Amino acid sequence: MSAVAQLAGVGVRRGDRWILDNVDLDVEEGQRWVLVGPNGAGKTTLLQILAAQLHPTVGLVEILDEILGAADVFELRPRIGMASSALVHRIPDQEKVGNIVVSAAWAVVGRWNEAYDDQDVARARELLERMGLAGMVDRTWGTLSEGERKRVEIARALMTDPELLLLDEPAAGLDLAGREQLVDVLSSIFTDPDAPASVLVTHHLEEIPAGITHALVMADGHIVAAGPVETTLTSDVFSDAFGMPLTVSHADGRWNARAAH
Ligand SMILES: Nc1ncnc2c1ncn2[C@@H]1O[C@H](COP(=O)(O)OP(=O)(O)OP(=O)(O)O)[C@@H](O)[C@H]1O
Repeated sequence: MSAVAQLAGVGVRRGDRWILDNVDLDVEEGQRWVLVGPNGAGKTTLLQILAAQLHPTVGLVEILDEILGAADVFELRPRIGMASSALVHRIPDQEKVGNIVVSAAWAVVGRWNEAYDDQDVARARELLERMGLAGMVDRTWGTLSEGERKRVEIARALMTDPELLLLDEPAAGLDLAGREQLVDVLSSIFTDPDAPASVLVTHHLEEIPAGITHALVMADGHIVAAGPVETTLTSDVFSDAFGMPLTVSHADGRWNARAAH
């Protein structure tokens, strides 16, 4: 297996505080990571580094064989698919779903209605179908439910056939049905051997899809535990990360965490 992302001694300082501190991480081809931890743990900051959108204060970051700081990030970023709520705020309500997905091929938002080629349009259509959104190509963004919007974001992130896929809390704000549909879609992506190496950030263990191979648990800017998911998502690790006694369980392919009594 070859390395997709390697971080060594990475730290990010803001004011007088290290919001990421001494983070080491190796993401290899074929691996699907879940990144969990309390509010303010540094999850989004770490994802921004993996997306080549943020340069650390200290440490070495190598993504897709490019060293951050030496690489041309405008060449690197299109090789990374990212779905986060930051993009969504820039999409006009009247924009068509098909355009939102296909315009990822240009790594732009807001330059809609380009003359896209047929191959790109066909790929966007196929991705939307895979996300359970068949027939929605011509629907406008403003008419979609939250759950449908999240799945459009993921289709857009996959549009460029990225070598690294980053998903920041894709199930945030979804109702139970929306969450379950999303977990299904993510399970089908992560169990596909051709899918890119992936990192999924979530607050809730119930949102962990099938196919996740590794877990990184963070708290207060540092790594509490990292490694294969089965041996990393434990009651001890979670109790340590969240500062309260927690019981972690795994049954029928789904994870759960609750207060230990
Ligand atoms: N530009 C900044 N200046 C100062 N502090 C920052 C900055 N960006 C992030 N932080 C702080 O760094 C910490 C980590 O933030 P980050 O968003 O990475 O955490 P997170 O684990 O994603 O949190 P959440 O689960 O709440 O989304 C937080 O305490 C946040 O307030």
